[in-house]
Amino acid sequence: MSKVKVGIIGATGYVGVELIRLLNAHPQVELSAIGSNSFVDKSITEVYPSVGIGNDMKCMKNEDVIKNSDLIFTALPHGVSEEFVLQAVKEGKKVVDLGADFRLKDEATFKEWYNVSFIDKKLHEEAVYGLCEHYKDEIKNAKVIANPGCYVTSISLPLMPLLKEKLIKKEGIVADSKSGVTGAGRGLTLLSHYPEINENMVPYKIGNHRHTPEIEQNLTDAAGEPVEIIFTPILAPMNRGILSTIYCDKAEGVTIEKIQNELDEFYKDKPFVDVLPLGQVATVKHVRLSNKCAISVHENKSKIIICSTIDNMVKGSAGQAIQNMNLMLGFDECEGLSTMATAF
Ligand SMILES: NC(=O)C1=CN([C@@H]2O[C@H](COP(=O)(O)OP(=O)(O)OC[C@H]3O[C@@H](n4cnc5c(N)ncnc54)[C@H](OP(=O)(O)O)[C@@H]3O)[C@@H](O)[C@H]2O)C=CC1
Ligand SMILES: CC(=O)N[C@@H](CCC(=O)OP(=O)(O)O)C(=O)O
Repeated sequence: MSKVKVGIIGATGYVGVELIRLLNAHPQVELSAIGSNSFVDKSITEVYPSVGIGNDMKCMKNEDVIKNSDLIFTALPHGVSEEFVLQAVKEGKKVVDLGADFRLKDEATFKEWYNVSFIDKKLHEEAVYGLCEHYKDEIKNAKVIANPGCYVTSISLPLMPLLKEKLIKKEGIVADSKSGVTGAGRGLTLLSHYPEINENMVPYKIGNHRHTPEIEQNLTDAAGEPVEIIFTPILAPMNRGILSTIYCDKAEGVTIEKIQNELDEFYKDKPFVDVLPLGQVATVKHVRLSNKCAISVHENKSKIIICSTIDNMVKGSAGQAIQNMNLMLGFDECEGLSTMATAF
């Protein structure tokens, strides 16, 4: 059977190069085109020497990726993707957008947090939010997928089933999330400069991070009523990984065992979510280089404390995008994706 041609717009960023790594190992697709803004006509090994072996493709202009591919991943800064997505859809192609351009359904909220307006409102209505474990049926029929934010994935996966079943209170939820530095992309900033972040830990955008409305959109959808969250992101001195520690109140009469049972039940046939047995603790090493989210549940007095970990470059971006592609193209959901982490 001939392979599906897939292309990457923004292939030279961290997400783009992780997509190259993962797609290279996917048995049912062929990486047909990689696009760039600053490295047109340069070989990808000039940008990332590690990619060279067996895959020394040349970067083309981002706009040329569309005609050379059946399905396109856009891995661009916010506000830059929509024009490319529109063009791809006009040409009858499917798209998985890894930025935030299609994630928020309410235009006023998107404008408030990103200072960008929707170009094609209908396309925004049609775009499907690609949190695979919760919106699988819609994803299968989608033309455009909004791949979820990395912090958002780690916080939404444990909380959504619990809010849906009203096992935790919707008030007073707090999440503190530590991220590796690749989460900030390849561009250089003082915050990610080695002497600044090494042996350091830096909270940022306290009370005003742009993932807050996206998390609230998911939690509200699950609860069926408005839910708010206090969210604090923290930059941590590691390359990859996110650890979210989430604090919430048990609903009246609910025990930790009931909460554990609900998560066990909801995720029992979902290959990329591991709910650890009570007593174990989810760590970043549970998921490193895999497309998994590991969740552990704990309690302290009336509070439930959840540890949720993902690899931001895999389940938090490129891996989840490929999981979405697999569903859109009718492949096995796990095709080309690892459920096993590396121990170190
Ligand atoms: N890093 C992460 O963990 C995650 C990132 N994301 C999202 O994925 C997207 C890409 O992130 P990431 O790879 O980390 O970012 P990088 O900064 O590493 O890469 C950005 C990419 O976008 C291209 N680009 C930058 N500006 C423009 C422009 N004006 N026009 C066209 N192309 C442009 C760059 O091209 P060139 O190199 O050719 O200049 C590069 O390919 C972002 O929306 C990010 O928020 C989502 C989840 C997690
Ligand atoms: C550590 C770091 O800087 N992380 C990024 C979030 C990761 C990312 O790229 O955001 P999306 O998932 O929304 O695309 C940030 O705080 O903006």
